[in-house]
Amino acid sequence: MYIGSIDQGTTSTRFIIFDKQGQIISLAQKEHAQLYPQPGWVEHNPDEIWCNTKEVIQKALKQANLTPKDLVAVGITNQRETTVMWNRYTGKPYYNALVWQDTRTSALVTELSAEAGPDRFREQTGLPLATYFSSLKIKWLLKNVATLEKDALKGEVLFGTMDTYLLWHLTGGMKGGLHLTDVTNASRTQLMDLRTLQWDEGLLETFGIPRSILPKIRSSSEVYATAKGVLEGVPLAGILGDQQAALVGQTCFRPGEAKNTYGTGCFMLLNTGDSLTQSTHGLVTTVAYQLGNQPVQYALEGSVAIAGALVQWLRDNLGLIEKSSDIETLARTVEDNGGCYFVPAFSGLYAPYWRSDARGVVAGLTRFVTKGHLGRAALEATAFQTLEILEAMEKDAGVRLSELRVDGGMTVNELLMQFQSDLLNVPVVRPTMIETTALGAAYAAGLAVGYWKDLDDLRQNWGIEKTWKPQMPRAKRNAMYRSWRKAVRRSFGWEE
Ligand SMILES: Nc1ncnc2c1ncn2[C@@H]1O[C@H](COP(=O)(O)OP(=O)(O)O)[C@@H](O)[C@H]1O
Ligand SMILES: O=P(O)(O)OC[C@H](O)CO
Repeated sequence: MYIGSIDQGTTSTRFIIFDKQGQIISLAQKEHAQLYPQPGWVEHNPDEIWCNTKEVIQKALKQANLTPKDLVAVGITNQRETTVMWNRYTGKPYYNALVWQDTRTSALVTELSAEAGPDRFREQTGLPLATYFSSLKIKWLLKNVATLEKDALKGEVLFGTMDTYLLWHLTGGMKGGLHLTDVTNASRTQLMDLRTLQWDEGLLETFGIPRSILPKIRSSSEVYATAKGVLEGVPLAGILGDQQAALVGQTCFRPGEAKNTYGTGCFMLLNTGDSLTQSTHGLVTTVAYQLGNQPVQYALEGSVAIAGALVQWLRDNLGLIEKSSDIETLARTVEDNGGCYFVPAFSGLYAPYWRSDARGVVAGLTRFVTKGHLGRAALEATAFQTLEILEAMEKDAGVRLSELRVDGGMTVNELLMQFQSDLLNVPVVRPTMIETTALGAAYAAGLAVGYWKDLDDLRQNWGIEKTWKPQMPRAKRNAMYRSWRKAVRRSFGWEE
């Protein structure tokens, strides 16, 4: 028997079937369209994502000659914050999903920050006011989509992040689909109180959000329901936001353990155990996971909006490369960045700056700079942003990381991994399994049904595939970091 995992990411949707050793038995993946109707707007079509989900489930099962009966449970993990609103009777979305990177709510950020600053909800939610989180996306949709607010007041509208939307469909949709989410996803809406783990009435009132549209909040690991349709009869037993899922997949269960996931964006999470640590250095506080009725575990998170997305942009918008993996070949055509620094503030800058007014900048251009230098600067941008996050994390948590566990699509890039280790001046460790996001959701589901006994059982599945050790002289590292920070300052204040 096996465990299945739906990984609904920003770029694509995967279904992965794992065995007890956490090895992949079968994997199917499909990309969905990225919609950019206006500068700064990013949308996904929820119907397309639901169709892709069904398709990858069927494909992965078929490839391995399996049926849903061979799965003891399925977990769901998802891009967080991305907001969908649909009609409970027709199942029809009122609008495309507003993706976490979307910046259309920046005027609302300014408006709400005017009264008491951007940190006015930090104590309850762990989050600053930013375009990133679901609260303002819901507010925007309610105000701007015809009939939505009216229908919401009539009790016809359901809100969900992608976990909720998929779970509702997987459990029957219009015919009694379950409307719930887990604590990790709820902690990214900016509507849940981190201490009570309940929707907060005061926040709902401030953002103007009716209670009736919100899902129930449950733990990350329990049997929520038995699936209908494509996964007929399989217990749906785990839900985790994708970055929390990667933390679980990397078996970072002890306080002080951290991972960094390099996908569309880049997200470092540090387990802080059952203590709720508020950041004073620009990170966010979030729920790490809650396994059944065990105490909730928290994390500090450094969120970077644009990492692999910059590689995609060079590919799709500039045509500089054909496929993402070509970026490494391009960057290796030169020895260094040629003095060029690329700050990808396409969605403003998230941690540790939280500047909605920042926009992308390439600094240090001269006639010497080639496309190779640009490619290199694009890769280095991810490593510099990670360095800033790590520094903030060490200050907030009062710890020194002795190594960094990495995962995600970009970690196949050897040049990036070496540069990352050079910049951080700590070893970078890539585990044997880099599909840690899907694995984390599989673990959550498998623990709920007793497929895995306990956390030690899971730890045994973790192993190191490769380690990169720092090689760069300190003076060079410091000089490059100085230039990066200068370039970052150049990106501020562009959007007025
Ligand atoms: N060899 C590579 N070098 C750098 N970036 C890469 C490489 N291969 C893929 N990527 C980037 O990794 C991202 C996909 O990683 P993934 O973990 O699947 O992301 P997500 O979960 O956000 O959809 C894309 O943004 C892509 O551009
Ligand atoms: O889908 P990913 O891997 O880009 O992750 C997106 C994050 O969950 C956004 O908060």
